[in-house]
Amino acid sequence: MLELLNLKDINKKYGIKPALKNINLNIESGKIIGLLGPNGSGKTTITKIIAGLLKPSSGIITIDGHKPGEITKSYVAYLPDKDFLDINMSIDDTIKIFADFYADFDISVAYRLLEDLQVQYKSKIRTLSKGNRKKIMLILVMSRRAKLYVLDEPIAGVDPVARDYILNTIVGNYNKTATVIISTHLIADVEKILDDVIFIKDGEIILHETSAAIRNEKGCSIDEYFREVYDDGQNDKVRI
Ligand SMILES: Nc1ncnc2c1ncn2[C@@H]1O[C@H](COP(=O)(O)OP(=O)(O)OP(=O)(O)O)[C@@H](O)[C@H]1O
Repeated sequence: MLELLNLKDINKKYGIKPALKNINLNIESGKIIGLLGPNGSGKTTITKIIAGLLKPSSGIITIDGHKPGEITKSYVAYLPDKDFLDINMSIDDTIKIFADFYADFDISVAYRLLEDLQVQYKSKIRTLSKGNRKKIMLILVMSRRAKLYVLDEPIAGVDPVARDYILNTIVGNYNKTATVIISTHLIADVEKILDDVIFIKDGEIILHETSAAIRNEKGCSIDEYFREVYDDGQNDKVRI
């Protein structure tokens, strides 16, 4: 498989405080990958660097051979953990703006996904529940024919039914030659859809493995293994 994303010796400091320490990652096309870690471990910082919204303090990152910038933004679809919708706009207008802005936006996918939601297209964003806003944001991101989808906490703050809708939307709608990176601390909910997992702890990658290898070699679920690794209170790197 082709390498899509490469991070080499990436460090990020906020002031003097290190948030990412010597991150090295190679990620191929055609996978769903979980970036898993507790609050404050550095997940959002990595996703923002990949999305081109933050610059690393040092190190090199390339996505399909390009450094993050205008070119990569044309094929990296990013779902931030914060609400980015304009509450005064309608759903319909929001979709049209995305379609105008991104050349890879497939408006027919957006309307098909919207049908499942059973909301009025003319509804203003302000009238939607928190769960439906999160779904609309996901629809906007997943309607792009991107090479890389970077989803920061896509299922946080929504109920279990909405979580299932969101996970099904991700699995059912990403371009199968693309890669999806899902950053989350909600391991049990997402693990069933993950090909590979990355554990991040205190700004360091402590594990990058296939889900199958963890299940086969450790004889437990990803969630159970995550708890074992993160509950030990030690800084030892994990080896499998
Ligand atoms: N703008 C900022 N200024 C200073 N420190 C920051 C800033 N953003 C993040 N940090 C710190 O960097 C570290 C990593 O934060 P980050 O948000 O990347 O982690 P996270 O794993 O996404 O956590 P969460 O799930 O809580 O969002 C944390 O210690 C956090 O306090």
